[in-house]
Amino acid sequence: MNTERNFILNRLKAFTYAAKGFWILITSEKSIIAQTIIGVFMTIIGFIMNISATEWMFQIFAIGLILVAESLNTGIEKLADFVHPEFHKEIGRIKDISAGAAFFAAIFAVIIGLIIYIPKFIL
Ligand SMILES: Nc1ncnc2c1ncn2[C@@H]1O[C@H](COP(=O)(O)OP(=O)(O)OP(=O)(O)O)[C@@H](O)[C@H]1O
Repeated sequence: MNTERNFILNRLKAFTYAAKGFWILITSEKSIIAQTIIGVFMTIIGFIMNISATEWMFQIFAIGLILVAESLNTGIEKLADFVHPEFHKEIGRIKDISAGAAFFAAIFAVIIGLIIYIPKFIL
């Protein structure tokens, strides 16, 4: 019973730490704020263009994918700066790879966006 209670308490604590991280990201990280603004903009476009339920699912998924990748990239950048604040070739490579993950997400989000909106503007 006690271990069960500890398990629930630990999960609750982990949830509050994660919520704290979420708050830090959306209030102080410029890249996340910028991506959030783009996400809100695309949501407004979605309403204007009256996209279908399936298109909404893909669009929300794409926005989420970008925000998740960008958040993890930010975390890795912070960790790299903390463990090695000075310039180092390997730190540069690690940061580039981490940014590459966000770039991957962006490529697929753009593809999803083109599939949704090109037919609406051309047809
Ligand atoms: N300590 C370092 N050593 C070597 N190269 C670095 C270092 N810090 C940054 N770089 C290079 O500069 C690039 C940008 O790094 P930075 O940490 O400024 O990322 P950013 O995406 O511009 O971050 P921000 O979110 O702060 O705008 C890295 O991808 C890397 O190529």
